[in-house]
Amino acid sequence: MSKSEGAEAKKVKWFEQNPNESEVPPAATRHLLETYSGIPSDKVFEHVVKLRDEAWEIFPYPCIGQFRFLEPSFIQLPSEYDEIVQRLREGQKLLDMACCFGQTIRELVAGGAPAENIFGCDLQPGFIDMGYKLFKDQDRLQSKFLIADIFDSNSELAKLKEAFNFVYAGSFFHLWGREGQKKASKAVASLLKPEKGSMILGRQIGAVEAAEQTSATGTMYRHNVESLKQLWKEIGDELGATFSVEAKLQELHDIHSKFHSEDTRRIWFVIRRE
Ligand SMILES: C[S@@+](CC[C@H](N)C(=O)[O-])C[C@H]1O[C@@H](n2cnc3c(N)ncnc32)[C@H](O)[C@@H]1O
Repeated sequence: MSKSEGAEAKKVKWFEQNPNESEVPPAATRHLLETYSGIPSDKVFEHVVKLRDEAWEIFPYPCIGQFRFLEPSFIQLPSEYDEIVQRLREGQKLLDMACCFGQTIRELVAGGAPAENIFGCDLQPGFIDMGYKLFKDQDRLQSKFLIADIFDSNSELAKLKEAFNFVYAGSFFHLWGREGQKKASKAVASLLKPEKGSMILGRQIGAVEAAEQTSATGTMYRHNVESLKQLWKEIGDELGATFSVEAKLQELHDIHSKFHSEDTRRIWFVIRRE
């Protein structure tokens, strides 16, 4: 992006022009940046705004403009977090799909999970580089990062078929309409070990009434609990597997609520292979 294109791009409503230090970053991520990354408390805000502005030049996603890449990954999934850290310590493996800056990986490592059992994957190499800058850990983080498109069946990621016990997918499946989500979900499911206890978990934008929505940022299917269960029933039937789905809708009380309609929610999900 040129300088003038960049300035023009920042005029969209999903580029937060005046972030509020009391909201950015969220408390759990601030704690991570202070303790895991060692950033002094009075420098955290400045640090994340600088990184957000650099990331925006690579790809002006709403999640970048609105600082959503700083959202904690397990705040509504505390028991799954404990279970995953424990199982990673026993040698199991997790993929952070569409890791972007990779906050999920750092949350797990800060909690005692061995970094070498955690993989990150994203389409944009620039985000991964910025994750190192955000968390100041390039010289110590042992996790492996892959650059791949989930739809590319010849990628380095696709070679890791059935390799993972867990896939975390945060703000990922909602990048598409229902058909795109189904295709991406099936590709993610193929990366899971085909055994009981394998798990796909995460969060994304949902809604009280499930529906496909087209806006300036593209087409998005916003699930509720029932529609997500129905999708995974279809996926299971097509793959010859059974998945159980636990999901819940969370109201948006934070800074992002102003960008969404009344019935928009965040949907948190844990999908287990039976
Ligand atoms: C909204 S961000 C999610 C960030 C992070 N997972 C989180 O929970 O905050 C979406 C990410 O998906 C990645 N992405 C988009 N399309 C993709 C694809 N086809 N394959 C792999 N990653 C993709 C983008 O590069 C971006 O980093």
